[in-house]
Amino acid sequence: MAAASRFRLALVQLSVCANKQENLLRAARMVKEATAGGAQMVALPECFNSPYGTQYFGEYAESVPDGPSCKALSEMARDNSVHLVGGSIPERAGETLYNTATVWAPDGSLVAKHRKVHLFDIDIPGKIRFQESETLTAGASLTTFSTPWCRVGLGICYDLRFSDMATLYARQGCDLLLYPGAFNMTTGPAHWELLARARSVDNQVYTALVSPARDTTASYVAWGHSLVASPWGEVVASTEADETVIYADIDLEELKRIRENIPLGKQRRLDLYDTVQKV
Ligand SMILES: O=C(O)CCC(=O)C(=O)O
Repeated sequence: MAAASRFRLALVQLSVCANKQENLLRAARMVKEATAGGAQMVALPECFNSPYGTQYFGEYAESVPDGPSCKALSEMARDNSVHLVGGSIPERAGETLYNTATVWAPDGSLVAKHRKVHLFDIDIPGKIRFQESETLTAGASLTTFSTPWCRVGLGICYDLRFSDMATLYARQGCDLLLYPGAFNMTTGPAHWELLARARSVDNQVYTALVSPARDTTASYVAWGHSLVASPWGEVVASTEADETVIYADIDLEELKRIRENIPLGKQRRLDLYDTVQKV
């Protein structure tokens, strides 16, 4: 049977607090709501089980996939019979900490695991300084996974800024790029939507960004504005800063049409340049 050419993606813009158990329960409620809204694939945000900040990663870190948050994610996928991109969580592997996303099949089995490969180290004087590398280690490989509808390329937040990674994913056959992320009040308004639309239009793919809801009392204030950009570069689903679920119908026929109309894939001058995956 040919794969269906459409599926419904839901992004859960979750309110995240300091209580891990509460975050897990809230996520479970929202995944249920998203599935009831017709979603076949649901995604949670970056650091969905803990506040975002280098001071929190060690305290909230867990083993992947043996820790309680992965157990909860596996149950959410199975209970709702849904493909679940479990946002990211701080992962502990021995002495090393990573920012790690997991993907779960509708039977609750682990499909993929991505350790953020580009750590968020920036310094904009007077605005924001953040150094993930003070506590985290970068992942060492890129991550794609297959679904009944299409191949998906996975990144976490700052990974979105690296166009080579997105282009590699597209060349590996991904039709959807998915980034749990948490931009902030400086870089969010400037770059969040622009980057999603750029990744989409450059690579003729859908790009989905899923943020935590904004908490103005948190030490790191997330921009929110979860969104989906189409292969035409349009925003087809979006929201503002509060907790909510947004939905987008991912239309792979439309994507194919766009690639036929503007055949970038065939016109690339790979005799002049190339983008290769090393690991
Ligand atoms: O790239 C940015 O502006 C924000 C990145 C970020 O917040 C992150 O990687 O967690």
